[in-house]
Formats: sequence, structure tokens, C-alpha cells
Amino acid sequence: MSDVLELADVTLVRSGSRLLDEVTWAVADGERWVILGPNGAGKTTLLQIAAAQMHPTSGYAAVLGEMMGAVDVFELRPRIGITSAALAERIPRQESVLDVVRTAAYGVVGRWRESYENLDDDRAGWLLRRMGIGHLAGRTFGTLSEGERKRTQLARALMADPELLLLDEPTAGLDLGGRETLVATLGEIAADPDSPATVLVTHHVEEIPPGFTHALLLSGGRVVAAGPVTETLTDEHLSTAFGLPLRVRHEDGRWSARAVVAARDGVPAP
Ligand SMILES: Nc1ncnc2c1ncn2[C@@H]1O[C@H](COP(=O)(O)OP(=O)(O)OP(=O)(O)O)[C@@H](O)[C@H]1O
Repeated sequence: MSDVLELADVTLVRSGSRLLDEVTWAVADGERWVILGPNGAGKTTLLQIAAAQMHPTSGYAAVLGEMMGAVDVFELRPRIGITSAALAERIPRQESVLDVVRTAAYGVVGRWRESYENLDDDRAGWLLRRMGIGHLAGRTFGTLSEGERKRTQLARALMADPELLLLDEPTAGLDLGGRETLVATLGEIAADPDSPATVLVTHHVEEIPPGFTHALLLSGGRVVAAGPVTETLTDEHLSTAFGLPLRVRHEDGRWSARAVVAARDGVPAP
């Protein structure tokens, strides 16, 4: 299995702060990773390095076999599918849903003068149907619900048949039903052997789709634990990452966690 991502002692400094601190991590073909950690842990920063959008201050980073600093990132980026809040903000609200997806074939946001072939139209339409929103192809992005926007972005991320799929909080802001149906869709993508290596960032273990194989826990820019998901998502590691005692459960392919509340005995009720 070849390495899709390879980071060794990656440190990233901005305004004197170490956003990432000696991160060593490797992702191989076929793996599905979740990155978990509290607010400000450095998850999005790490994903930006994986997306070839940021360079480490020190350390070694290779993306799809290309060493950062020695490769033309404009050739590398089209090989990576990404969804993120920052990208969603750049999508013009008047853009049709079909064009939001199709434009990924050219690596651009916003339709201009590109011409598309039937093959592009067929793939965009198929991806929208696969995401359960084929009927929305003609609508404008600005009129979609948050859940429909997330699905549109996922279709867009898959449009260029990427070798690496990066999903930054793909289920954030969704209601319970929306979250559960999107987690199920992500589980289907994870189960498909033709899907690219995938890295998903979330704050919540409940949002880890079934079929995710590996986990990386970040806190304060440092790796708390990384490896096969069942070995990594333990009470001990999760408690360390989030800074409070947590109990983790894994049932029917899904994860949950709750704080361990110390019993207060010996205090009589008033
Ligand atoms: N340009 C910058 N200069 C200084 N600090 C920055 C800069 N960009 C980000 N940070 C800080 O780096 C830390 C990591 O940010 P990042 O967005 O990667 O965290 P995160 O784990 O994705 O957080 P969240 O879960 O809240 O989205 C944060 O404390 C953030 O304030």
C-alpha cells in the first residue's frame, strides 16, 4: 500500500504560536481516517497541509507521493477532493447546483467560460443522484438547506475522481435527521473499495461514519494518539485529548462518548 500522506515532525508556526507541533502521521491507500480534537486543536490546519494549501514551517510533508516545497501545488490540488466551510463560503449563491459540482472538473469555484462535455454532465448528475439530491440539479446553491449544501459539496469533492478526499466537519450544523442520513452516505462512501483514501475532521465521535478504519487525536497541535480506530478511541486517549474524563462506547459500528460524572455521596438532599 502506497502512502497517500506522509508527515514527519511537521511543525507549523503562525504569529509565534505552534499551531502544529511535531506531527508525524501517515495515511495509506484505502484507509479512512477521522481526526478528532477540541476547538483550536489544529485539525483544520492539519487538513490544510494535507490539501497542499499550507506548507509546514519545519518537518517533512508529502501529499500523494509529492514532497511539499518541491512540487507545483497547482498540479497537485486537482487530485484532492475537499469540503470545508471556507470553500462553501466561496461558492456563488446564484450558481446552479449542477455547476457547483461540474466546475470541480476544472478546479474552479464559479462558472465562467469553461465548456463541459457530456461525460462531465453525466458524472455530475450521477454524483448528485448518489447523494440523494439529483432533483436539485437546476436549483441555485443559495436556495438550498444546510443539509442539501453539504451533499452538494460532497458531490463536488468527488467530481474530479480524487485520489484523496478531505472532509472538514461535513456534518456540522445539521439537525439529527440530516446528520444521520449524511453519516450513512459517508459510511457508503467509506465502504466502497473504489473510494479514495479519506480524512474526515469532526469534534464528535457520534459523527464518525461506520467503516472508518483509523483515528488521529489532536490536542494543542500535538498528536495524542493515532492508529487503528478501535485502538485509538479509548477512554484514556479521548479523555486526554478533550481534557476531561470521558467514557467511550462502540456499538453497531457507531461511536458515542459521555463525561464521567463523579458520584457525590454522603451529601444528603435538602
Ligand atoms: N494565522 C494564525 N495566526 C495565529 N494563530 C492562528 C492562525 N490561524 C489559526 N490560528 C490558531 O491556531 C489554532 C488551531 O486552529 P485550527 O483552525 O486548526 O483548529 P481546529 O482544531 O480546526 O479548531 P475548531 O475545532 O475550532 O475548528 C487555533 O487556536 C487558532 O486560533
